[in-house]
Amino acid sequence: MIEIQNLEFSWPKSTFDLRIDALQISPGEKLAIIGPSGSGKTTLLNLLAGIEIVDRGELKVLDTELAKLGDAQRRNFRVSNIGFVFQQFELLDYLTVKDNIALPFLVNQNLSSEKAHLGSDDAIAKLAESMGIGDKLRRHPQKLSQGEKQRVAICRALVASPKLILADEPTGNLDPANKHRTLDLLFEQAAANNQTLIVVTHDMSIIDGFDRTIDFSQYHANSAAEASA
Ligand SMILES: Nc1ncnc2c1ncn2[C@@H]1O[C@H](COP(=O)(O)OP(=O)(O)OP(=O)(O)O)[C@@H](O)[C@H]1O
Repeated sequence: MIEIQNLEFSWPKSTFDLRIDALQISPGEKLAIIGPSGSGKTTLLNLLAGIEIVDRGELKVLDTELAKLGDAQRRNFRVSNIGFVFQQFELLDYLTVKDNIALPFLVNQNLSSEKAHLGSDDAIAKLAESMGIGDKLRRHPQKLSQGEKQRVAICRALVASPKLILADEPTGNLDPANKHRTLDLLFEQAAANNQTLIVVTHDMSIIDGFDRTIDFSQYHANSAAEASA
């Protein structure tokens, strides 16, 4: 599913330098990424989503080398195959909660024909209900709490049943009940659809549920190291 060899990436005008010699992530794997603040966890998610491009080395997602795609192809690849829960949610305030959740269908015509049943009003209402925000569908994001916004962002990432789910601190703003509800939903959906799930977290209480944990301190501060299984 994901294959990384000799990856190098640095941000412009920054001394930060991410190097990963080798990392494979299997289809259907549930992977937790932990590590100190600033060690590059979000940067890796951005690279996996094709939002940023490696400087050197190979990064293949679903057998596709993202650096070889043009900007528009990479964007199409992302909206067709990847659900991303951003750390800052990235919800659109001018859209209702329902339309924020339905966004993948609004921006990708292919999804509307291939997976139309998932984008129906009923399917969106059911998904929102399962995350405890079924009564918020007509609201706009600025009227929601942080935890509610986070759950909208999770619904949006899951709605089109993507092959790869990338989630950056998806439980960071949630109370214990909603934290467990969210993890249950992520794990249930991933298992039912054989989705690969990669979650960045600082919450050590949730990592037992994952197949594998990678500690990013090994990649920190220009160090090159093998990922350990
Ligand atoms: N857009 C950017 N431009 C320049 N530097 C950036 C950018 N985004 C992140 N960085 C730098 O890259 C390094 C890694 O950041 P990143 O957000 O990947 O870390 P992280 O491990 O996810 O941290 P946290 O746990 O705090 O979210 C940091 O030094 C950060 O300042």
